[in-house]
Amino acid sequence: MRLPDSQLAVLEAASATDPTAVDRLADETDLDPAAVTRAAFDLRDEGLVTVDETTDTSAELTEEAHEYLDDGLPEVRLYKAAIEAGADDKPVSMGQLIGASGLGGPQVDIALSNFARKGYGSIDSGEVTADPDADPDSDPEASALETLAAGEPVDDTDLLDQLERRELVEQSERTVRKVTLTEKAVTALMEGIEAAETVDRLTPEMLTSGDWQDVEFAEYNVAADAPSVEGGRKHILRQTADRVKDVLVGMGFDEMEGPHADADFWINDCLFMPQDHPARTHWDRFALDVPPIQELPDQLVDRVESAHREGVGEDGEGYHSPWSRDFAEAVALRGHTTSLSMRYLSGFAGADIEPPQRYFSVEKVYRNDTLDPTHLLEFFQIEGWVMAEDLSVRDLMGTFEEFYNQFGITDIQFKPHYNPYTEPSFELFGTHPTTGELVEIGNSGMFRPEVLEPLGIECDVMAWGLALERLLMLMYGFEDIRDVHGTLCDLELLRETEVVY
Ligand SMILES: N[C@@H](Cc1ccccc1)C(=O)O
Repeated sequence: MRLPDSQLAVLEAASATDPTAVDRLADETDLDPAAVTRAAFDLRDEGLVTVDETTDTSAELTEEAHEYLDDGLPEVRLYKAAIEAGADDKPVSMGQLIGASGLGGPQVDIALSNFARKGYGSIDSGEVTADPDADPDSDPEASALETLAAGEPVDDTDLLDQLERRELVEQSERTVRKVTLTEKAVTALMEGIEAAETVDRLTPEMLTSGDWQDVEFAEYNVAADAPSVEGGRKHILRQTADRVKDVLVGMGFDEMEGPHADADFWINDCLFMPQDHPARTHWDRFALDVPPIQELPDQLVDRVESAHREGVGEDGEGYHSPWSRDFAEAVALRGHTTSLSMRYLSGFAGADIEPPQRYFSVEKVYRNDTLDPTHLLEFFQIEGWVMAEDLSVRDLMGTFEEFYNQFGITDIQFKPHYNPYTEPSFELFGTHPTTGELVEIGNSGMFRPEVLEPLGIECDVMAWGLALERLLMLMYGFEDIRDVHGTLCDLELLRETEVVY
């Protein structure tokens, strides 16, 4: 039998009776653990070894734990000070004990909460009583820290979890593989195995000398463990945004661009949002203390004002409520990217607007919402509109079905909704892949005459705003949007999530 030399080395180091861990084989063969793993898998495929896999949890002490190993756990120090001050007899003031124990900073709170939790005594209106029967010398947390510091394992998982919650240990899991020779290997070793030198890299020298013709190349094993590379990479949200753009460009859309901070005119007035609408108060809107945007197209401003006051068409109604140009010129962070749609549909953005037209944007919007698992103060909106003759709700639904299908989402539901600027209007929902809950993913509709007439548009326009983060939740099963972005995001999750293409 002939085997690549690394495989032969592993065979010779392994045993038929004692499963040997990859790390030990690596020590004995002078190969790196990844090479041993690779060789072990190849040998397994030949029936020469078996490979057992187990997961091993290891616990590392944190810096804080090392401090406590030197000084004692804060609650133990507090208990000792309490006994010394006679708190096992009658209550002693907390201030006095803290001074005597030498505890300071965050350690005071840590001491107090763990003191009570462990039953070392009680704390009542600033006075500490110590339980005379408590025994801090056999504190299980302190002994576990000492065991770990001595390099010994701690088997009590509840205790380890508790120490992890206290941020005194960090637990990590790794796969341990153990290799055992099969009978076939034992026989082969007795009969003698020849080492075949294999190379895992083709070099320019081999090419010029012609040696490449005589060497044996190692086979690729894409399933072998490899060190993980933690370089910079594009955020998954950006990657998904890019993909959304590709899909929409593929569906024949052009991209819109425009300001994040804009005149209320584009954000609201053009959309037939009355100036006294609740969404336009300071509660919902991030107003900016900057000079107003006065460069608004005057004719359009007049027509928008008249639509608000008197409505459009013969029996238009309008709001008959106050309308002021100053308010229209005031600047705020856009709460939706429909401001861009208005800039484009009015021709103000300079694009050609002869029907038919299709436009989209994937841009950030800002809302004064309350943070929760599905709401952020800023998020990305997938805005879009189609302008053409004789559009219907079926065109709208068909567009969404085609769009979401490309992301593997095939169960979109529509619910009737109300927007001041569209009629009819529909909210879109999708099913969360793990919780099964319905998640709102967007809002859409056909623009009303009160929006289109002032813009001078005579055909139909269907439009929508979809939430990129919600699309991400449906694609990857995230349950809390704050895991994905913001200051509390989960870096591990972001590194490990494979982007679906
Ligand atoms: N602006 C709406 C989305 C939308 C855009 C265009 C038409 C209808 C709805 C929102 O933010 O929810």
